Amino acid sequence: MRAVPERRYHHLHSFNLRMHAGELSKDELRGWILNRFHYQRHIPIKDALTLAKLETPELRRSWIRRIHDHDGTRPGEGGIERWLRLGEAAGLPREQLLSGQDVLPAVRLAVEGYVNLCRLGTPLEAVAASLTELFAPDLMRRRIDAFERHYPWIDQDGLTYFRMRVPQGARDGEEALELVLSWATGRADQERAVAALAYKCDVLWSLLDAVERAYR
Ligand SMILES: O=C(O)c1cc(C(=O)O)c2c(n1)C(=O)C(=O)c1cc(C(=O)O)[nH]c1-2
Repeated sequence: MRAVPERRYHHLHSFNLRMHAGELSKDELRGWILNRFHYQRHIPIKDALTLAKLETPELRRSWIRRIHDHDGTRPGEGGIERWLRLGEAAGLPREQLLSGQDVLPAVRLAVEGYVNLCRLGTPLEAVAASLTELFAPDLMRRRIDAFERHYPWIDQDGLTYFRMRVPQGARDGEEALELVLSWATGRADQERAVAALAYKCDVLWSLLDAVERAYR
């Protein structure tokens, strides 16, 4: 499960490498924030679809936390709100992000692919697909560092999304890994879990392909 993202996770994508090296223009960074918002706002939707497949109170109690992390428990809180503030810190009005009108076609399809995997797949596949999160915290730390160093025009407060996500992602990744290891005891299930994770890596990769092509 770790070998797949080691080779295919978007930390290797040229757009992320250029982001870390400080080579992105303002338009490229804004284009990324705007299109990634489309991904962010669908995370609680795919988590609700996943939640509906979990059969015990213990599992649902644990998974529902992910929805709260993104939606908050009252207006003005949660990851989606924090991403809107990241957009504002980069000069993107929240109305523009919320309207969704500038989202690239390939980004819509990539995100729909992930949502549909969770809608139509087994619980094992939905949970396994989230395991890119094992790799996300390191990437977030790298990104915070790059933003502070290379993109000082983005207000520091805008980075709160990433700072909060480091511990959340680490906890979510470990929790999902435990589930996958306990469920996928046979070869066929193990292969399905690996395939779901590879698919998810492709979703994130396609998103960056589209953004890089459109804004460079
Ligand atoms: O910025 C990133 O590189 C990145 C990657 C991922 C990921 O690996 O899917 C997630 C996030 N961010 C993220 O912020 C997030 O909330 C999240 C939830 C999930 C998931 O699949 O359940 N992945 C990710």
